[in-house]
Amino acid sequence: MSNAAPPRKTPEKPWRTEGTPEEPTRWPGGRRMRGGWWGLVVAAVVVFFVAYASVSYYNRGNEPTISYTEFSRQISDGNVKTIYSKGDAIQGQLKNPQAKPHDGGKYTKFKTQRPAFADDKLWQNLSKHHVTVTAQPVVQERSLLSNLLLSLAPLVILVALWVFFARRIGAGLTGPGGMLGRKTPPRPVELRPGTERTTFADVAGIDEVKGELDDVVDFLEHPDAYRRMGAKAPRGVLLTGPPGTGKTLLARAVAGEADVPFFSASASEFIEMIVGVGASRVRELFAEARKVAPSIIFIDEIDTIGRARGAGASVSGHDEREQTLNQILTEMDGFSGSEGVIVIAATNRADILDPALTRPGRFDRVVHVSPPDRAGREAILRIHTRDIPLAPDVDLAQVARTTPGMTGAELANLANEAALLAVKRKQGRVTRADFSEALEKVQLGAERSLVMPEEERRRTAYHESGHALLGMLQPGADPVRKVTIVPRGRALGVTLSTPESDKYAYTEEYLRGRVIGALGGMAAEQVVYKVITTGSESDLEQVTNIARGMVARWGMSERVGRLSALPSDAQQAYGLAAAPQTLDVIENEMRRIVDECYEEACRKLRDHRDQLDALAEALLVNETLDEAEAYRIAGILRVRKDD
Ligand SMILES: Nc1ncnc2c1ncn2[C@@H]1O[C@H](COP(=O)(O)OP(=O)(O)OP(=O)(O)O)[C@@H](O)[C@H]1O
Ligand SMILES: [Zn+2]
Repeated sequence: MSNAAPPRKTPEKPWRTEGTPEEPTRWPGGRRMRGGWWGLVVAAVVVFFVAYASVSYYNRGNEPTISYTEFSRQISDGNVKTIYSKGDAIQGQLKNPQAKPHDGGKYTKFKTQRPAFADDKLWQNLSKHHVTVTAQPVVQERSLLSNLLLSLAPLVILVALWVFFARRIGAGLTGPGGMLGRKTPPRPVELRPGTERTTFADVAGIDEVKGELDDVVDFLEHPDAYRRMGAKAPRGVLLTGPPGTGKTLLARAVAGEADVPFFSASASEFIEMIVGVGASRVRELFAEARKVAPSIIFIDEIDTIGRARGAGASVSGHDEREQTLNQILTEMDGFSGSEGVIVIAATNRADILDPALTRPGRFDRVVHVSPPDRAGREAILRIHTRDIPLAPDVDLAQVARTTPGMTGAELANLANEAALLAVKRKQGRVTRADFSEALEKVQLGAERSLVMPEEERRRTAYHESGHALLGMLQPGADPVRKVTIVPRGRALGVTLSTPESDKYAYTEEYLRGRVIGALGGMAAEQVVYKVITTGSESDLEQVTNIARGMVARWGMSERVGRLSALPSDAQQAYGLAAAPQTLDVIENEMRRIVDECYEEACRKLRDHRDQLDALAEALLVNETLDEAEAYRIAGILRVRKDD
């Protein structure tokens, strides 16, 4: 039950599924695969030993099987001395001169199987004849071999593990043909078959960013010209920006434009191993890139190793991170520039990066990549519908208008979802309806079938109507686009309101409106049922975030004043926080704002109770209301500014 703004989170990257050319080309995944083989071999050996040992233990095989009838007779004859039984299997020792003693003793071992249908009072029979019944195998001795194997097993495992890890380190430390076999050196992505070249034509909506990278391309194309002129070459470019804005794409496009080899690695891959491996992988990667220079090394998620030193480090991993980072910096410092290897790194957490990274001569060029504006979105949609047959009723400009805030990746996903729908419906072309349904799915989450008791449905209808009505009543609020009580994603219902056009700054009035709208669900439950439920959890999260921003970041509280009282992430990483008094004031102010907004929400819903009822009833009947229906039922005139 949320007053969903367009979800900003990137969906589970469906475009990076396994098997696409992108995934297997990532360095150094190849080695991980080989590591997997080693693990398999080790596991097989261990399993073999253990199995062999236990088989030889249980199947010593030197006791003859006798029939159960025979067994019963032997008991009655008083020949059975002890038995051990597990399930229906019985082993024991028999005083039986008929059977040739195997081990020269007076007794001979035997085994037998008790039929499931036997109801022969075995227990009474046994005790009558003074047979010792134990829970332990009668025969304790093991063969020498199994004894040996069993005691060796842990050792074998240890040695195998040691070899396994030593090989991994060795692979890094000893270069090609490391201590236990050969390994594949990192290979540039674009040299691999089946990978299409990416160029600037595949990137849209971020033209200024492309502009900033033009000279990088130029340098890669003519490194000699730069060397002759003694011009300083660019070394490292840091791309920052939210997930899905196309940073990876851009780096590939730079390589594609200049037609140079592209090496790609994710920083997290460097440090998931044990200490020392990351640094040697970095060294190796740079060595390979230099061999084929001019070339590009792309390091994704650089923040995982490049976060400010001493920053809330996990105890392990820390050294490794530092070593890996140092190695990258050393390699970059080591460039004479004319070598023509350019490092492009990407992060969506530029705020927590170690300042050492952005020092001159390293990632001295920082390029910010933002989500696209309306024209950009349209251009991106065009790129991603290049190979999709569109019906004439599809208007990409209109789609772009209704998707403010969405990133390139989300738009790519949208186009793909629309195409999937068309395929599912066996249409030859993708229609406008496919697009709006896909958008709904992307924005609201997939529908979930969930049978709700009538009472729950009714309460949900009021909850969502509360969000929607307050959204519609609030002047200047984002228009309500859709209200539904069909469960979607994790929510029982969703009210979607998106801005009419791209917004870059928010007024205090607007933010208050957002808080009031987000509290609308809870307020409606309060007004109608006089009780509140757990259904407002994510609403309250949203409310808290907005209120904290208003008070501590955007100077909208007189008492806190016009200063940013929130410690930045970097400060937090160093353990710095606002003074306790300040935190108290912030909390009190947040509380005041939220309480005021809640009062107002409840008051408005009481004043407009008939409209609230009308919306809830309509939702119970129709389940979903679109923008026009919602405004009509609430009797509110919607002044449209967009299309
Ligand atoms: N500006 C854009 N133009 C065209 N397609 C884009 C754009 N931005 C993103 N995309 C699409 O989204 C996909 C994912 O983008 P990409 O992986 O480059 O984003 P990113 O910023 O690197 O994200 P992350 O930070 O999650 O790694 C791209 O492969 C492309 O299909
Ligand atoms: Zn809600």
